[in-house]
Amino acid sequence: MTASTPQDIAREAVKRLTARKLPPTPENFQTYYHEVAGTRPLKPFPLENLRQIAQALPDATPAQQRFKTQFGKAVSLHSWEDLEKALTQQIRSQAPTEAPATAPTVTLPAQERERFPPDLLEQMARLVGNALPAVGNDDRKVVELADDLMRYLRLPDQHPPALRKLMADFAFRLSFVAEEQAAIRETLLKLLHAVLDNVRALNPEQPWLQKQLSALIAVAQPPLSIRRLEEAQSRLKDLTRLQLETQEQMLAAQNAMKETLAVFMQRLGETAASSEQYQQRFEHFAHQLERSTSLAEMTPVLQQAIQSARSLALDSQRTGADLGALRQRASRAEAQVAQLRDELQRLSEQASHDALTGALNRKGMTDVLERETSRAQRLGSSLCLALLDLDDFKRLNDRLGHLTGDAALQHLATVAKAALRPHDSLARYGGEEFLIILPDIEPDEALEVVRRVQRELSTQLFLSGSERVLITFSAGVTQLFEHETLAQALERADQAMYAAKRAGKNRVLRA
Ligand SMILES: Nc1nc2c(ncn2[C@@H]2O[C@H](COP(=O)(O)OP(=O)(O)OP(=O)(O)O)[C@@H](O)[C@H]2O)c(=O)[nH]1
Repeated sequence: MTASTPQDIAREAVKRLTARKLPPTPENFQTYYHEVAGTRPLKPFPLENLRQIAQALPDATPAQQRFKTQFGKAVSLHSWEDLEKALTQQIRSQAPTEAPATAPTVTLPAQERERFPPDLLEQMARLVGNALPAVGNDDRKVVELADDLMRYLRLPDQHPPALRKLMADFAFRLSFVAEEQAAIRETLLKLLHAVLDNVRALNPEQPWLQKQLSALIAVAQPPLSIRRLEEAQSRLKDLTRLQLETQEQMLAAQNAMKETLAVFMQRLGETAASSEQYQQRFEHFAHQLERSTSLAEMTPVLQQAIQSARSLALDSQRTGADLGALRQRASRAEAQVAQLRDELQRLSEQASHDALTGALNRKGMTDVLERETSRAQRLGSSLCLALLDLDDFKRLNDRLGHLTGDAALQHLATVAKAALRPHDSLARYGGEEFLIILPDIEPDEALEVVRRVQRELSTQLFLSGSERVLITFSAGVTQLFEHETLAQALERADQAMYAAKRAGKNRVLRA
């Protein structure tokens, strides 16, 4: 494929640089750019020499001063075009015989030049400054070009060709850096997935870990947003905390098990050794008995044998008791490990999400509320809250049973989550009460979002066996005002929700 547009040429040049393992310095890039484009590289601008000439120019008369300024400006902008213009004008103005009667002046007065509105220039300078953090500070060149451009935009007077060149240089470099940043983000995300997949594959027998990892993988999906990343971060923190909390106890239980096994083995070894001793002793008695010829000879041997048999019986009774105790200890340790595993699973589910509905639990809700309130304050954006309470839920429980009631709560959470915007959060506030946290939204729009949830619930009916059950809720929506506490806003939402109940239920009111 032949590169035709400047972007294609630039991309191909970068590929060649990478293939030849060369650092992406401006010089290297320029060389390969020309190689791809089939053009000749420009000669470097002799800045120092021209600067010396500019300094040496006389400035005794106003005309000389004007020429000197114009020349100096052209040099600092590396503009051959401007230099050419300055020189030809100067020569013309100094050759009265050749110059027309109305020879143009060297520079036009500022008010006659093409001028940009100063507020537009300031906006452009801000735009450039604001774009920089998005591409990071890794590329020194783009920062330098941005500084040059911003400085130039803030000068009292601008020259269109110079401005065009500064903007083109900056835009070109910026596109290059932005592309690289996007590639870095994508690669980091792939890396994160690879790490998570790996941990999952290495721990197939840890259901709680599998569940947490799956949730993490689901969160870490493009398009990335800061909220998704924060959620992933908070889940990872939960995971680490849980592991640390339970790992110690788990290790203690496993060590107890190991010790028990060691003692068990030792006792078995001892039993084997003592039975060998008894066996030898009995063989010895048998020989003696074979050799004895009279009852008198046999009697002491038999007495010894009986004595040994008694000790053997006692020993094995004790060993049996010991082994029984050890067995009990082992099964106690085993039960403890199993219990810890269950506990881990339970804790893991309760970390920041409600186990029944998958909505945020109180802890998760507090974290999100903290994050969103400080973000709203920082950005001066509007944050709304909606408190939902299911209607006649007691009757549903009484009629269809508590388990069906649980399933209805799950249904509500699923439908609500799907109907909300990606950055809204659903939390289980109490038994059959939910809180929706709606960032960056005005109250009227928030009201509409909650009504959308209401509409979705009325179309996606809950199925109890073959019965289609309509679940409704009453809700109060409010905005969190500056300088008020969360509790105050929640109280207002609560009152609006009760007003909705009093007004006949299945409605959303604004506080
Ligand atoms: N199945 C189930 N029921 C729950 C759960 N949490 C709370 N409830 C029930 O929700 C019902 C709430 O009843 P009430 O406060 O009287 O409200 P309601 O029947 O919805 O009446 P209104 O709010 O006036 O519409 C109670 O019966 C609770 O037992 C839960 O996790 N599962």
